[in-house]
Amino acid sequence: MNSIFLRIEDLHKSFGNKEVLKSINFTAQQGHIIGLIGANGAGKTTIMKAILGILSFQGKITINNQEVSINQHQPLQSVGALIEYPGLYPYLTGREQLKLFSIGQNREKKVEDIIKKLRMEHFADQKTKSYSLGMKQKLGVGLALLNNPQFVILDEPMNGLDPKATKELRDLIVQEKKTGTTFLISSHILSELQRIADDVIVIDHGSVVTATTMNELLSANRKFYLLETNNNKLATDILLKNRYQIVNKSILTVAVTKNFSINNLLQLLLSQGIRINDIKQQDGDLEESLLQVLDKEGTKA
Ligand SMILES: Nc1ncnc2c1ncn2[C@@H]1O[C@H](COP(=O)(O)OP(=O)(O)OP(=O)(O)O)[C@@H](O)[C@H]1O
Repeated sequence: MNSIFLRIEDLHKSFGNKEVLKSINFTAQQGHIIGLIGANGAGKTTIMKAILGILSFQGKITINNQEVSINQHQPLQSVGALIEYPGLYPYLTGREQLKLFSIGQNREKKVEDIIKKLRMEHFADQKTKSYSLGMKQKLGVGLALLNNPQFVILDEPMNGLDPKATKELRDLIVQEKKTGTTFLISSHILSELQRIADDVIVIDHGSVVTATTMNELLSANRKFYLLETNNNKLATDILLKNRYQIVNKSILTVAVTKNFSINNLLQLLLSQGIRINDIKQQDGDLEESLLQVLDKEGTKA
């Protein structure tokens, strides 16, 4: 299976004067788990809301080749989502809430199946107002998976889950993926998705800084070039447009990927009028550098 299920092209979003998403482009293959990684405030939730047609946006988003917009929700019929906090009715039990949202055929069975799959039996009959954060989160995930969607969007689904519940959720996601379900899952912690994501999209300040496979991302001993130019912002834009992987924007750090040529990179920048003041090579592993970037951004938020 390698057909493109989700396609995001030139996605822009501003709230007032604040540009929150800046030309986001990426695709998701059917049956893959895509990790959307970024620090707090990077733009992950906004991307998810745009995909779900909850927000107006500029650009083009298609699910299964059908365009989605704030006025066009048809392709979302086979999409399940948990965004931010699950919207729960405090005076209903988990089971009652699941029943309320179960649609189509075999509604009762779907509810029983999801309770079993998420191991919610021991609290499914309590009112949700008494739930802990982890129980609420589980029910939220249950609601997203309830109607056997083809595509599932989960915003920080591990939030509030203890290590055992995190593992159970990871196992469940992998199990659902085997049936062909596509997942887009956000996290600000790379290691949470490390074991399950096939592909990774790293978001920093509303831009995609890395779009690659998890294996590629984690491959150790990658090399980087640290560049100092007379205009790092413009240099970053040019490099991103030309599909270079920028690991850190504040100290312009470019990852050495397959077919990378420093000669081509320098020629490209020089041809666009960028002056290079300094260039250094650095060894390291991308995960570490990435975590450093995200940590730094996280402490700012
Ligand atoms: N409705 C809104 N009005 C104004 N600004 C908003 C709104 N929604 C989000 N933002 C801003 O957009 C930026 C991206 O927010 P978003 O929630 O998408 O980030 P995130 O990567 O999901 O972060 P987190 O991990 O904290 O949820 C932030 O600076 C946030 O303050």
